[in-house]
Amino acid sequence: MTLTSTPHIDPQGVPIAETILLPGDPLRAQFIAETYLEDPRCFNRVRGMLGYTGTYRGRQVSVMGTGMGLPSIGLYSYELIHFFGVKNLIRVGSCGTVQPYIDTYDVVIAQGASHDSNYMEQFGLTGTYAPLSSFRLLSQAARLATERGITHHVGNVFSSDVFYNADTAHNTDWASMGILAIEMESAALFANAAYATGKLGHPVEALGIFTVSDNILRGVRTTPQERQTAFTEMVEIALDLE
Ligand SMILES: O=P(O)(O)O[C@H]1O[C@H](CO)[C@@H](O)[C@H]1O
Ligand SMILES: O=c1cc[nH]c(=O)[nH]1
Repeated sequence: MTLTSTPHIDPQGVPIAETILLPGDPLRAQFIAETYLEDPRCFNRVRGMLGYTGTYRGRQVSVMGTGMGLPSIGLYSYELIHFFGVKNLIRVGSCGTVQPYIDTYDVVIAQGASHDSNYMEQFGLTGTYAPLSSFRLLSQAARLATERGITHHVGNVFSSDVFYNADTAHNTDWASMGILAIEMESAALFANAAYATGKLGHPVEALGIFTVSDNILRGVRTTPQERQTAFTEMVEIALDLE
């Protein structure tokens, strides 16, 4: 079902592309649109969750902030997929690494997203669902990162409901299971894509590409300005996915 507006997205006639980049930060979305897209047009300002559509190398592409946390990306990605016909959703996020061999500014590409969220309960599954990214997008992203000499790591990320966790063992417990980094959205995005693929009868594909903003073990952290405008390698990979 195509809608002209939803409670959270009001494009006012501006198209939304089948492929969309999804940073958590709406100002990172604005930066990406203004830096990389030709003729960017704003398609959403509702709640300040800025979204733009433009052209990148002759192809229509959109970019929109998702806010922070699984519920927030859950509702935006649902509306984009089910009401605006979006088919490829690529999160371009920041993350905190929990591995000693990963540095700030390294790129992490999520093969899967473990989580500590109630988000999956809605699907009524008996057992535990493992949210995975699209192998088609994942394999291209890994190849592009290799070709460009970008230090990158492919594997499992952890999508957490909690940024400031009272349980101080939480991060190290997940690190011991090989989790590369912690962020707060990908598991919901991947699950929504899988659910939509079954429901709509055509592929809806999702990927998460991250720049490491924090080394949680070492207490190293980048600035808000860097998170908004300096994490460009992941964006350039995302824009070149076909
Ligand atoms: O920089 P973004 O894309 O928002 O991603 C990360 O940063 C936020 C926390 O600071 C969370 O949304 C987390 O997933
Ligand atoms: O430590 C961090 C850094 C970015 N995003 C997170 O969710 N955690």
